[in-house]
Amino acid sequence: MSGSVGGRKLMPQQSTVWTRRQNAVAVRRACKMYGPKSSRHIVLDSLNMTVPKGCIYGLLGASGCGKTTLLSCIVGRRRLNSGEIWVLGGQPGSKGSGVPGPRVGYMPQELALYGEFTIKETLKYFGWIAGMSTEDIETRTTFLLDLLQLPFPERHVKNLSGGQQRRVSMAATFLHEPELLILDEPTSGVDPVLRQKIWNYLVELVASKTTTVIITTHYIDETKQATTVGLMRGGKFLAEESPEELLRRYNSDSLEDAFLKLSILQNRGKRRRSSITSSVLAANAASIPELQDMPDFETQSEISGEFGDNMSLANVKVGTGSEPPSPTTDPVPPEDEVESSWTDNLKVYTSHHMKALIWKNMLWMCRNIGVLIFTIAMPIFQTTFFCLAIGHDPAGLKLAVVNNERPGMVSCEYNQSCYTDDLGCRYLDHLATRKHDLIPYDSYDEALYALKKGWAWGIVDIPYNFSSYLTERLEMGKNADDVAVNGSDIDIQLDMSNKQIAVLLQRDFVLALEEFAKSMAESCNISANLISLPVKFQDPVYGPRIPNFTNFAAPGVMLTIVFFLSVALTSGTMLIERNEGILERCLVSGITGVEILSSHVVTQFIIMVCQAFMVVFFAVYVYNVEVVGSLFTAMVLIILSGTCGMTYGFAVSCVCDSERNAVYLALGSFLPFVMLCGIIWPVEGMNSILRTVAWFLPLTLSTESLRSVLGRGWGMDSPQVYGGFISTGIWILIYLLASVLILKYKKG
Ligand SMILES: Nc1ncnc2c1ncn2[C@@H]1O[C@H](COP(=O)(O)OP(=O)(O)OP(=O)(O)O)[C@@H](O)[C@H]1O
Repeated sequence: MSGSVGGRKLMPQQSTVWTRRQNAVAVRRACKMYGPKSSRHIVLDSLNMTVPKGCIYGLLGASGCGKTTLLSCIVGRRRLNSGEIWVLGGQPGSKGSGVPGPRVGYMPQELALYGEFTIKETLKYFGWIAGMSTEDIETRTTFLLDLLQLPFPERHVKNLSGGQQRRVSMAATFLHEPELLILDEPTSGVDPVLRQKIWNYLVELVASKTTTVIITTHYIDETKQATTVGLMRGGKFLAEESPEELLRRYNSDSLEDAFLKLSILQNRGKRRRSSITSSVLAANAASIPELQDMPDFETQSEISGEFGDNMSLANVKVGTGSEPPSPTTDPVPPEDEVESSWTDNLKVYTSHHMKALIWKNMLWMCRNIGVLIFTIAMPIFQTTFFCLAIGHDPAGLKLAVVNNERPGMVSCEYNQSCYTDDLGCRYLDHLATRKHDLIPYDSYDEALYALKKGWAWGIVDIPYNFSSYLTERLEMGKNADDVAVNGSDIDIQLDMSNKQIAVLLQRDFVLALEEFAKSMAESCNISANLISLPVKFQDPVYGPRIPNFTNFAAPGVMLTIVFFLSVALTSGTMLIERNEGILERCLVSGITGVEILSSHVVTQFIIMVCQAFMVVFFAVYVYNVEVVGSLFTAMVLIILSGTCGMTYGFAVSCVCDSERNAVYLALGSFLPFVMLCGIIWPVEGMNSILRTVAWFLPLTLSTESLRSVLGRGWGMDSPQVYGGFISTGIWILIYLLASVLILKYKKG
């Protein structure tokens, strides 16, 4: 059919959905921009591209012109701002399209390989992902090693040269013989002889008409063997034609020369939306001698896809006028009807994907000895540091003693009888058992000077005639005069700037006094109760008589160690995978985000369980952290918390684009977690607003829960215990959901 629109003559064409589906790749009116609205960078500008099945399509263009962007849109890793892409019969990501999946082999520009793996292991991994049997992988490996002149299969990828590494990447793409090969600069760094060999192989592949190759390269002339080349510039194709036709039409002896001429024309010419070739040629033919020689440029073929699906440019006749035909604006066609049952939706996992992923994760761990040591040693170090450094009573504190009863003496032989004149020494003796360092001073002023200088934490001032006044006070009782009462007081003055030390000294002064009183009562044959404080602390229901900060903080610290080690390990592993382009490559090959997450869940979970065991073993059996309740319940809670850390690590790696950002985010959340989750200070002591927030944080309820299990011996029937389990479970779901959603929608 032909027609006329606005005076322009339209040529017959077969621009149908059907033809789009027949092509290996069809791109229509593709627009892709980067950056914010204020400074948009247009990379693809209404670009059309048609790659018929069974051809080699050479995608050429200057560095930064958008080749990689176009390819990553074709493989479904980036989204167009507008326009359509059809790959192997469907739009990327839809059922019936080849992408993502093993029908497409994608070799990204980055290496996207694990340096720690050998060539053989690398190919095994990608072969398993594609669903190949191990025998088939071995057969193909032998063939590809020979074709690509790769060294021994046992060589580690990181020890290969740059060119060899790229060839391993190429072998991984060729391995499963996909229908569509998309190769982003596969031959860079490859010597000319081998380059020729690779091209010969590609020609051989497409000869069967079952394989299609799209290849980008900077070596323009190597694409002479391509069936079609697309010359890309300014977000469009300058031409999309067979190399022979381009050379002929532009009277060039090299493609580079043809490209140069086209570029000059584009620069000079009026840029029309379509058919830049013909219109620009018409305007500039006179000024470019070679172009004048071209006999029939009015009837030159149009840039392909502009008009639909007519791939052979030479076959597309332009109308009589210089105006190009207006492009058709087909509506977006419906997806292919692909039969699927409801059970297909439940098939989130593919067994060969999971096998490959878990094997790869384990192998990666074993090969990264540093990470392995970190993984094993960190929980032990951290538990050891905590148990040895935190919560123990400060010892050897210096106390300035002014013993006016026995000047200059802090330790003296004293009489054990009831009536004696050295009770001051007797009190000091009890004080000395608290392991403090008693330093004698001659006068109060000297002791005060020492206290002000920081040479002592407190002054113990025993008055003259302390013993006689104290005896009088005890004997006279309510009849004792003020002189006796005041004269029997030991004056204590403390440096209270350090709360922990001050509270400890206050406690020790009182404990020493209680012991002193008890021994006095025994000596004087009176009831000890008579001279003790009229407040009695009975045996505590939970916990020891003298509580220990280590026991208080240990549950939260154990959870924090396991939680944050999981965050670090998981986010680190995920980001390494993502930043080296491996994740991208895996996603294109059909592995889903859920599978990647799950494979990491399995491997990281095994590691995390080992870490949890080590933390508990060292805390409980080596450093004697008190455990009253069920160790099993405690272990389950710690493992659950580690799982929560893993899922948080996934979310961090999904949100952050670089390891540095992930470190900032993980570190940035570490301190708030430690401060707000009641790990080092009771939640009850927080600011009331923060306290409310704290209950919703991942480690608060679990810390309380673990404390109740370890310190009180409570079980799962207690709301305080199961509350921790429920809260951690909810956080795991939140982080998992967030990770999956981010992975799904954050394609750029
Ligand atoms: N994620 C991104 N955000 C912003 N700009 C980007 C992004 N990715 C690519 N670009 C820009 O888009 C343009 C096209 O990049 P692209 O990588 O597609 O070029 P290319 O033709 O493949 O280059 P080369 O041949 O050097 O690989 C470049 O100017 C690049 O800076």
